[in-house]
Amino acid sequence: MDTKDRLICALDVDSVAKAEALVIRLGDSVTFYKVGYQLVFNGGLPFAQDLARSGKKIFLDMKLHDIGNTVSKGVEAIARMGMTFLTVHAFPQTMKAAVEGARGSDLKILSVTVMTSYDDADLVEAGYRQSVSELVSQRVAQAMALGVPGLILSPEEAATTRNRVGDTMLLVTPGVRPAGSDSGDQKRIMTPGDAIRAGADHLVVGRPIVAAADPRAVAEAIQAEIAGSAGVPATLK
Ligand SMILES: O=c1ccn([C@@H]2O[C@H](COP(=O)(O)O)[C@@H](O)[C@H]2O)c(=O)[nH]1
Repeated sequence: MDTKDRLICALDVDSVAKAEALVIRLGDSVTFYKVGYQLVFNGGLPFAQDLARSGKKIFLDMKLHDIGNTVSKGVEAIARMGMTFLTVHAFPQTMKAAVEGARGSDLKILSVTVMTSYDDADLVEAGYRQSVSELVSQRVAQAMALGVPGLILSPEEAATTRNRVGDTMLLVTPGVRPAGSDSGDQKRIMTPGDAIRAGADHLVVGRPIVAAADPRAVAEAIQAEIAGSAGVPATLK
């Protein structure tokens, strides 16, 4: 993998014009973008496809969750759009259908284990009896058994999960914050360097870049931190 592709910038802006301006400003400092609800529901899907055609990699963060037939038909359509990653929630029926829908295409499905804005208390409130680490662990096992290529999890679960899955699955971690930056609504966070050393393949970073006075400088600093941390085991940090 090209080291630059390890940073995925979340294009969380409310118009295509703002997204275009940000992509121009970031230039070659960012090669991989995540497009989610905010941009897609502001007319951003054709823009994401154009960006993919221009050579950038695109992670379409739709977090699909529906009956199996609907998920597999939706994924079949998305698989023709030139995207690199697509998220679904880590429920067995949903994951099975998504893997089926993506079969034969280059689209990689990522299963969202437990949102990085949740802690144990949020799971209790939602009716779960497991802790975050227990639920992530259960969902990792189910995703693996169903042949899902990758996982969304927080950097806090990356080391344990990497030990478990080896190189068989992609680990993609939101909940990444450069030292000193605001965590916002994220509850399970690490710095870019620590997340890479914990075993993450790709880091998703939105607001620290998007809301910065100089987004390119922040992206370049994160890229440097990633490059400096790759290959260094967590025990040596
Ligand atoms: O568990 C999850 C799954 C997805 N996300 C998405 O990642 C970015 C993070 O943005 P920040 O501004 O860096 O917090 C955002 O688009 C989320 O929808 C996540 O945070 N956690």
